[in-house]
Amino acid sequence: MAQFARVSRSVGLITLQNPPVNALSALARQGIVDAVKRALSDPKVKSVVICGQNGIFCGGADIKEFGTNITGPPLVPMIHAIEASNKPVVAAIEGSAFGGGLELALGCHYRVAHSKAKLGLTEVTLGLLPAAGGTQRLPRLIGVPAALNLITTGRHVTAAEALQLGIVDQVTDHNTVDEAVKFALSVAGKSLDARRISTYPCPCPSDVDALFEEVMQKVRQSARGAIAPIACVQAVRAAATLPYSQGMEREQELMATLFTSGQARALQYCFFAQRAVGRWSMPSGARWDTSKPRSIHKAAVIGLGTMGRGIAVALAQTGLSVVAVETQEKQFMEAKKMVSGMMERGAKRHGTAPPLDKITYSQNIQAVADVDLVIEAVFEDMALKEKVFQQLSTICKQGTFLCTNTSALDVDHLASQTRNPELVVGMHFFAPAHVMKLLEVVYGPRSSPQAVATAMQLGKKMGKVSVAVGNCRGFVGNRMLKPYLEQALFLLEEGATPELVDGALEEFGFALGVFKMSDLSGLDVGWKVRKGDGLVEPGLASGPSARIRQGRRYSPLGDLLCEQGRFGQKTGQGWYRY
Ligand SMILES: CC/C=C\CC(=O)SCCNC(=O)CCNC(=O)[C@H](O)C(C)(C)COP(=O)(O)OP(=O)(O)OC[C@H]1O[C@@H](n2cnc3c(N)ncnc32)[C@H](O)[C@@H]1OP(=O)(O)O
Repeated sequence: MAQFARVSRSVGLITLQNPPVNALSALARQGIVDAVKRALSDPKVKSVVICGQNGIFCGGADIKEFGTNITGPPLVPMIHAIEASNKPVVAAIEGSAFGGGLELALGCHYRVAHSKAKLGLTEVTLGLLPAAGGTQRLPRLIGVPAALNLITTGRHVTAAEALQLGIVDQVTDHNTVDEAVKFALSVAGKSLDARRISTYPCPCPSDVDALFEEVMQKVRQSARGAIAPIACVQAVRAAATLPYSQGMEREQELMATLFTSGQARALQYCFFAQRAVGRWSMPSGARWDTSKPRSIHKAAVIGLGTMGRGIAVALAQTGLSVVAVETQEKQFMEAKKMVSGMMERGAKRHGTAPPLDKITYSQNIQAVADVDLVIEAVFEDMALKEKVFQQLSTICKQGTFLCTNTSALDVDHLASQTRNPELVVGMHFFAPAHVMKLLEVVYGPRSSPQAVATAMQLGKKMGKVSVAVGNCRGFVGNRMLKPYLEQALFLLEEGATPELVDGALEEFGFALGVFKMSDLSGLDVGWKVRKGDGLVEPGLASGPSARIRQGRRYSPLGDLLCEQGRFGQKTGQGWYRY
C-alpha cells in the first residue's frame, strides 16, 4: 500500500497506494512504516519524498476502520518517526491532504503543494479532532488564532492560502512530485533542527486565558450542541500552555472521549450516506453508472417567490447563465432587488465578485426558449403549474429538461401536460435554496434516466447533496418533516411558545427552529397542501372537535395564522413578527 523507489539517485520516493483517496488504513500505515525504514537504512538515500498515487496525497485516516478493532501501526508513532528522521522528508501534496493526511505532511520537514491542492484538518466534521498531533503541530507552525480557525471549522484551504499561512513551503503549477524531488535534492544534508514542528515553541498571545475564553464562547455559539469543536479548542489550548508531550497526552485524552461518541458515529454515518445517495437507481433498472447526464450551460427559473429567488442565486453562483422569469410586476421588481442583495452578501462572505451578470430577468415566459433546463418554482397550485408546463412544452427548444420545484404535487401529472414527459423531473430544493444542501430529484415512471442523471449532476455542481426519490405525496423530505411540524404545533397547544420550541431545537444543534424555518419557507404552502388533503374545512378552526381530523390529532394553529394573512417572513408576520 506504499511503494518505495529510489529516484534521481539519492531520493527515496514513497508513494501511497490505497485507492480511491489513499486513506491511511492499517495496511497503508504498515506500508509507510516499512518504506520509511527502508529509506532511512539505505545509505544511498539522502532525502525522502512522500506522495500519493493518482493525483491525491491523502484523504486522512480510513474512516471505515473507525468503530472496528483497529490493527496495524498507530498513526502517532509513525508520524513521530518521520519527524525524527535524520534525512529530510518532503511531502508532495497534490489533490487533497485532509485530516490525518495533513497531519502526516506536518510530520514531514518540508511541504510542496500543487496550486490546485486543498488542505485541511477536517476531523471536526466527523465529530473528532486531529489526534495525530495536528492540534499540537498546527498552532506551533501558524499560530494559535489561525490554527483554531482551521481546526474548529475543518475548512479546506487552497494551496495559495496554505502558503500565506506558512503551512506549505512551496506551491507549484508543475509536476508536484518532480518539484518535491528537486526540493529534496536541494535540502539533502542540511540540518533539520529548525524543521521539526513539535520542537517549536507555540507562538502565544500575552493573555491566553482571555483569548481562549473568547474563542470558546464563539465556538459554543456557532457549534450549537456539537462537542467536537469544543474539544478542538481544549486541545489547542493544551498546545498553547503545555510542553509538546503533555499536549499530546491531552489530545489523546480528548480524542478518546470523542471517538466513541454518538455525535461522531452520526457524522461518520452521514459522510458515507451522502456518498451512497450518489449511487442512485430507478425501478426500471437505470443506474447512476450507466446513465449519461447532459451538460447544462443555460437554465431558467420560472416564478421568483422565496424559492425561485434562492434557486436563481444558486444556479448563478454555480456559473450558469440564468433567465429569471416573473410575470407579476410587483414581485418582479422586488425579486430583482432581493436576488442582487443575496448575491452581493454571498460574494462578500466568500471574498469574490457577485455573479450579477449571470442573471437576466424577464416578465415574459417566452424568454426561456433557448435554455437547456427550466426549474419551475411558481406557487404550489396544480392548475397554475399545469398551465406553466403546457406553455414550457411549446416554448422551449427541443430537448430542454423541464423540472418542477413542487414540494408535494404529482410530478407525473405535470409530465403528462408536456409533449415529452421523459424530460420532466422534480428538483425540489429546501429554503433557503441557495444555502440548504439537500436536493430531491424526483422521478416519475416516464422520466428518462438521462433527465435524472442530468438533474443529479446539476445538483452536485451546485454543491447540493442530490437524492433521487420516487414520485409520491411529499416525496421523502416533507414526509419526514410532517410529524416534526405536527409535534411542534402540539407543543404550542400544550403551553409552549414558538420561541421556547425554537430555542430548544437550536440549543440541540438545529440551525433554525421549526417555527423560524416555517416562516422562512412560507406558511401558505403547507396550508394549500392541507386544503388539498381535505384537512382544512371552514367552521372547523376552533373547539375541541376540531382537533381530531381524519381520525388523527390535528392542530389548526397554522391554518388560523394563514386565515389572518400571516404567511411568514414574506408578509412581515407569521409565527413571529418581522
Ligand atoms: C488519529 C486520528 C487521525 C486522523 C483522523 C482522520 O484523518 S479522519 C478523516 C479525515 N478525512 C476527511 O475528512 C476527508 C474525507 N474525504 C473527503 O473529504 C473526500 O472524500 C475527498 C478526499 C476530498 C475526495 O472527494 P471526492 O469527491 O473525489 O470523492 P468522494 O468523497 O466521493 O470519495 C471517494 C470514495 O472514497 C471514500 N473515502 C473518502 N475519504 C475516505 C476516508 N478518509 N476513509 C475511507 N474512505 C474514504 C468515500 O467514501 C468514497 O467511497 P464510497 O464507496 O463512494 O463511499
